[in-house]
Amino acid sequence: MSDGTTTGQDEGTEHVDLLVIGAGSGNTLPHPDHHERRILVADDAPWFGGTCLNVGCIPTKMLVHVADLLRDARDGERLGLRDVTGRVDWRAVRDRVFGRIDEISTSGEEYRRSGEPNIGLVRETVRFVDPRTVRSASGRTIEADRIVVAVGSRPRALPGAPFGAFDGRVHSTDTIMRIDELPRRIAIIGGGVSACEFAAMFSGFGVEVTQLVRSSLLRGYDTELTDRFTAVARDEWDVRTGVSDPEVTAHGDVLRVRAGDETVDVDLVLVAAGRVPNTDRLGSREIGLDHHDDGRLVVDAYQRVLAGGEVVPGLFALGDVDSPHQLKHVANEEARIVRQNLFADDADLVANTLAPVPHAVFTHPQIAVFGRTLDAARAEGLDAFEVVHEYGWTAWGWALEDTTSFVKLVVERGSGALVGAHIMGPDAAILVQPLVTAASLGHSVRGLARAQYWPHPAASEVVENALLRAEEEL
Ligand SMILES: Cc1cc2nc3c(=O)[nH]c(=O)nc-3n(C[C@H](O)[C@H](O)[C@H](O)COP(=O)(O)OP(=O)(O)OC[C@H]3O[C@@H](n4cnc5c(N)ncnc54)[C@H](O)[C@@H]3O)c2cc1C
Ligand SMILES: NC(=O)c1ccc[n+]([C@@H]2O[C@H](COP(=O)([O-])OP(=O)(O)OC[C@H]3O[C@@H](n4cnc5c(N)ncnc54)[C@H](O)[C@@H]3O)[C@@H](O)[C@H]2O)c1
Repeated sequence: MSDGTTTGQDEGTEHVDLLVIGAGSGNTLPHPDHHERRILVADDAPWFGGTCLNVGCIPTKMLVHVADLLRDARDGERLGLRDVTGRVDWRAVRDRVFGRIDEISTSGEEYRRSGEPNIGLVRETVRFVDPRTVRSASGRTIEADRIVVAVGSRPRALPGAPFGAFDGRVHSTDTIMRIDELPRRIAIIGGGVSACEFAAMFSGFGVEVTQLVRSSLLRGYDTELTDRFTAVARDEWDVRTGVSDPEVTAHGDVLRVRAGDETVDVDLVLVAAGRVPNTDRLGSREIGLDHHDDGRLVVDAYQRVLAGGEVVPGLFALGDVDSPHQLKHVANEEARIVRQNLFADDADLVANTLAPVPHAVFTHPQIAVFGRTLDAARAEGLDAFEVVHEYGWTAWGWALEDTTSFVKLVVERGSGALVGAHIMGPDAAILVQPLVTAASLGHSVRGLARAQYWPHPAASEVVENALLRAEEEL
């Protein structure tokens, strides 16, 4: 079989050893060890390689980097630079980003289609017939000894602002990055991670941004962090909180967004109101698999899918479709766990125990977080306290003339364990990592700062000082 399948006993049914549905992190599963297995990878996206590569982490951060350069240049005035101006050649920015990404995506698809003799590609939607069998949109029936569900999630649509409406002027995160011209004004609906990243990015490029938020920005984060972030954001763009049920209408070239008592006229609208798991497009409820209330599949610690609370033999899931963390590093770790468990005996199964899960928000300023807030830690009965160290109290903070950035640690008093870290400021995504290392390896904050050198006067001194403060409080 040219695509790695054999025809089964039932007329027209193809049989494989492994079917992977979803070619984001799912596409990392096939391994040289599997060279004797017949494998199919199914994916129905208009691009290849999943959300992160094509419409998620990678292009957003490539664009954010350029927007940050421009903002930093403007910010130079404050530090004594003069006549710093910046003009964005948006098409050049966009084409550099997607010139790289599209090439990687296209060559990835080509390799998956014909690069390995035992692996084939099904480039269409598949739905479950039963836990071992799927049917494709074109009518192919595929039966597999093992199936990995890696179908990810998609942008949540809002009824008052349908994607693609008004000649494509209402965008999702899937389409906004490929626009031909930067708008003069944009409304961004949502207050979560994506909405905040796009608001900071467009604002950095000089677009007038109005962010319409149902509750507050970055709800659920440490409240001091969200308060401080909201204050910095409001200095740069228009943030309107507590507004709901946005509705977009067109008036010639102008899009009018009404949300609660707020009205804003703009050129483009971006809806970034969360993501829904793709289980509905897979028919996983119809075959009795267990789902969380939000539509994610239920898995056990070995990434095996459950039905009626029991393991479904041969069925695994990974990534956004099952995880409470919609993060690429989590999807990739789950793929590593699935790869180890796919063909393992029960006695050799590996559990997914990696913790804590950090993430970074590539806004301006950057944010990086893991673990609990103080309130959450106390609500769990932990005797915890928090310490804050401002960037502005370190030499690097003086260099930046920083007045807003900080590191907050949440520490358990008895053990000295780091139960949370909440950072807002330049390079937060990097600064959080030594804290992740300490928490992952179970190191107490006791002695941690003084057990190593910290290069002076690097930004990392703010972490060193926060750790010293925590030690004093123990
Ligand atoms: C704008 C944005 C920015 C982001 N930035 C970050 C970031 O900075 N850091 C980070 O860690 N995470 C980030 N994320 C999240 C990250 O992209 C996701 O967590 C990750 O890509 C999920 O990978 P996955 O393999 O689970 O799913 P996906 O990569 O979405 O892959 C699933 C694939 O399955 C296909 N599929 C679905 N249903 C079917 C079906 N029935 N049949 C066939 N194929 C199907 C889909 O078309 C898709 O190609 C971002 C997301 C967005 C939207
Ligand atoms: N840097 C990163 O790691 C990064 C960046 C972008 C996205 N992501 C991942 O992608 C996921 C999705 O991001 P997101 O920002 O779309 O989701 P989110 O869950 O972070 O935020 C959703 C926002 O939409 C709002 N919302 C939901 N329903 C609404 C409605 N009916 N009307 C108005 N507002 C509504 C919510 O109030 C919230 O502000 C995140 O969970 C995150 O893990 C990660």
